[in-house]
Amino acid sequence: MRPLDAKKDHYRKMAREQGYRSRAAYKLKELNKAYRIIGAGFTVLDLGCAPGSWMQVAASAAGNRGTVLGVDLEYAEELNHAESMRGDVEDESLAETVAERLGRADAVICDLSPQVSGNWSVDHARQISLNYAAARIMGRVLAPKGNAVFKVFDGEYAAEFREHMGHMFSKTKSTKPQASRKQSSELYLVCLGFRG
Ligand SMILES: C[S@@+](CC[C@H](N)C(=O)[O-])C[C@H]1O[C@@H](n2cnc3c(N)ncnc32)[C@H](O)[C@@H]1O
Repeated sequence: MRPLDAKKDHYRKMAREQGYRSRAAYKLKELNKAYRIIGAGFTVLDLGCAPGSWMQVAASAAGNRGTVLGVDLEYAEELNHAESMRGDVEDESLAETVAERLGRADAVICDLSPQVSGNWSVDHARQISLNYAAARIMGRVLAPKGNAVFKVFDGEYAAEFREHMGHMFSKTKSTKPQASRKQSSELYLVCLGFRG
């Protein structure tokens, strides 16, 4: 078995054994351990939440006093302290619906991916465009000093997106968790201390 396959299987297998809905759980676990994006008692908005492994990790990090709202085009099963709703981040009315349902969020986590076409330039541009839509929703609900994390398909528009977010936060950092496949060009942009 090639090392890449071994790594892929390792996280898949662990997710199955530990009851996570997908291997993506380990990316958020790692990011949260390193950057404390979500703390106990946090209200969390999860954009692009299905099937819901980030919801599981966020609900566990936020604990009994916390709450998570997941939004996705697809259905994501709810769990204790984590609700979900169907919604399109590009629908301009979504920010208001989320704000009414959630109030202020202490953290926004965003793992949006478009249906990939296989043409990287197209997929990259589409993913960054989803991120700008998500950032607009974030701007409506995130509390001052709140945190965020965005998946970013790396490419020509990534630096511009990072700069856009950099104006809104005290600190931003691009990072690639161990659980992210080496051959994938995804990065995670961690944003700490929303200026409000
Ligand atoms: C990589 S998956 C998210 C995995 C999730 N973080 C987890 O741990 O289970 C990306 C998600 O983005 C969602 N998505 C793509 N475009 C969207 C849009 N316009 N509005 C809402 N969700 C969208 C997809 O339906 C998909 O479920």
